[in-house]
Amino acid sequence: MIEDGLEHERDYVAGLYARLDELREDAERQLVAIRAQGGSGGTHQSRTERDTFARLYEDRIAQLRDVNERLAFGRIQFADDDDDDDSTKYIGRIGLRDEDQKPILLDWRVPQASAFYQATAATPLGARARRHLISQGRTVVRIEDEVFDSELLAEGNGHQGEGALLAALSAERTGRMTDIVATIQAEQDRIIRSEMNGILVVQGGPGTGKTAVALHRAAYLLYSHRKRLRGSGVLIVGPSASFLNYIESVLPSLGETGVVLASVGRLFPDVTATEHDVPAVAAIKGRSGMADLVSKAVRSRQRAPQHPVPMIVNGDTVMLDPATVERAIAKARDTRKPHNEARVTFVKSALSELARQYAEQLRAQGNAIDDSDLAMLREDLRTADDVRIALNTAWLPLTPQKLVQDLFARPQWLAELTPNWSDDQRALLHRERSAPFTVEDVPLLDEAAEYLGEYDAVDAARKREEKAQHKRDIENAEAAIENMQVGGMVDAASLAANFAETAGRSTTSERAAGDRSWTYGHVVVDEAQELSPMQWRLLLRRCPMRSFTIVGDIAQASAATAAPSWRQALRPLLGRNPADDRWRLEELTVNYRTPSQIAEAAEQFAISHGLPVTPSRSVRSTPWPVASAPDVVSAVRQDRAISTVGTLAVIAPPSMLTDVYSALRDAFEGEVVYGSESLLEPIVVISPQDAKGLEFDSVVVVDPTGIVEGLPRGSAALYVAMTRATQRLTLVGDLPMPAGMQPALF
Ligand SMILES: Nc1ncnc2c1ncn2[C@@H]1O[C@H](COP(=O)(O)OP(=O)(O)OP(=O)(O)O)[C@@H](O)[C@H]1O
Repeated sequence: MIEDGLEHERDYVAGLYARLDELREDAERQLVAIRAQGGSGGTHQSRTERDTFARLYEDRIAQLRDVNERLAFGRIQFADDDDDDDSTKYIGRIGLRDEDQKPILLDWRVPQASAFYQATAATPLGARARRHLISQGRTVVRIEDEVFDSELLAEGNGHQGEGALLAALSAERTGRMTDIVATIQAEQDRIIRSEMNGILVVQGGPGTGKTAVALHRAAYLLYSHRKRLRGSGVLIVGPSASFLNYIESVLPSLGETGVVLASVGRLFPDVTATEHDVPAVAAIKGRSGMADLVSKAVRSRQRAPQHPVPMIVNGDTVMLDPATVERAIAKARDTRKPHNEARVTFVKSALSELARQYAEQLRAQGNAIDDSDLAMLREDLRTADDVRIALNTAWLPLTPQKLVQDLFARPQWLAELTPNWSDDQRALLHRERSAPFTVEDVPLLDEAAEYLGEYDAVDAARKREEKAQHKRDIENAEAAIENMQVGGMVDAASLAANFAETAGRSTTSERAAGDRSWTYGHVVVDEAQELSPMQWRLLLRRCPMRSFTIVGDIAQASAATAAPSWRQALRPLLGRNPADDRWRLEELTVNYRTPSQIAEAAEQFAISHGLPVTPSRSVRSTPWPVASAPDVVSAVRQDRAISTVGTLAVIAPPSMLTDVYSALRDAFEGEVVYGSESLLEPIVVISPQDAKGLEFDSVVVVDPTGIVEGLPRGSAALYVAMTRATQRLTLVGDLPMPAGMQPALF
């Protein structure tokens, strides 16, 4: 009943904590008991089972400890029952049952909990009222009620848990994103719970919660499809390492750790690319035509000599005829295997033919050679240096790294492969072999790996063995569940993951991150508007089932290769068959980050520059109009005179960053950091590109005109910079507006 007050909730929540403690103590006792069976006795199988269950209890204890804060944050009352206890459900970070196995707290992800997030007065979904519980430590300090009564269909702006939401949004920022599980809004919840299959695109303006929704969706899917995803994993792709640092604690706070977080520069194992190419180069490397170029490059490494090649074998000269090589190449290509794997066929076929030819030659010299000698001759040929060199020249085993390095370092070769390109285009790609790989090279490496296949037979065998081991782990896990009679407590895939960890083997996520042929159960892509066709091709290979959550904002796109619409961006993901052209688009329209006065100024600027803005409505405003200042040091002083609490970002054109940093370092010693490596310092100096996806209490934008004119898609870059603030924005310099338009700022 809604008249139940604060006292009632305090008691109820205290009861939940008591149960939580009890369950934890139980698990601790079980752990002690399992360890007591310890020693090295029993069969290997029973020891592994024991260790695995000990681990399960340890994980359970850790999980129960982790939810100490905000264990329960909501309550929903359904109208259909006769006011008995069952009509009231409490919602929390995990589910709890009492001793009689009656649910006393629902995990936020179970279907019944969705009414807590989605019910409104207009569509109450069978609910009568919703209550938010706001706690400090273990104590409920405030409650907030909403009644879904048609007579109370008052105005209000439709946000649920307004007080709790506003408190969360106004809290100072720490440089780390936090979870929003207690205040997820209805439009967000629908997206979070949307079905897993297929391609879901979430478009929304800055601050509309796209990142938050994407991460909560990952947690939701891992919970609801644990069986499928635990073995295959979920990949979350973000624009940069600093962005991933910013979001990395959200999923663990929701109890999920089995995901792979990767920036686009780290999607190829063993390569860490952080630098971007200049826009003109990035534009070429991102085009889907690069896939053909890489494929042609690989094929061009399979070539017959122009003239017969003399080779010394056992003191005899054997001629390698171009036609022999051509036939061996054709046979190898017929296998349709990648280059390095097809090479086995090439070598075998060339050696067989050469052995026959050599036998003929020896016979002609009067030697008695019969078919049983052929194997020996083949071996003589195989070990002869000249033969090895000649066959390698015709079909060299290659790593993706070497192929890509050579392609850019050998202008002559690139020219042969690109007869229709201009010299200028080719010149853009030229670089030294030793130059580090860029973010834009990563999809090229991956494409090359696709055509080349495994370079290292040992590596390939290791991967095969890991896959077989994984299968055995699952079978063992199924047997263990049966033996220990714990069906329902844990699924086989989770237990298998624990087996692997207990035995010191890598976990699903570690194996997935290190294996480019791994296919994930689901892929989440953030800031997806920036991706090039080549990057999309790579991501499709990571999830051929095409189960994707793609979030971004076309208006914020600043990469040279970014597409002007989602339909165009997704082309590489969609099949050729029009029936495959299926993807769902959802829009988010409420800005949770930027106060209205800043959002309006930014939107007005963006629209006047022709950006395809998705209009959004800010949840709140702050008392500070967009300010201006004559220089960066006074801008920061001015802002800090208002408040020094929280984080402040100074966003400047890349060419000015070092000067801006030195000026600020002199004025605010010990408080300023350069770049987005550490977002935890009070003042951070960064470029608009690095600010993507991040947020700060205050933002100072230096030289807006310089950003617009000096960067490719500069107006999008300035739009991003202006929309990073949760409280205050100061501009150092004028906002460039088209002729005849005035900025509506102050
Ligand atoms: N329902 C919510 N409850 C509390 N905070 C929320 C909610 N939704 C979003 N937020 C907060 O709003 C801010 C903006 O969210 P987020 O970074 O996910 O937006 P975005 O759409 O990804 O923005 P951008 O496109 O600018 O990167 C974050 O601080 C996030 O925690």
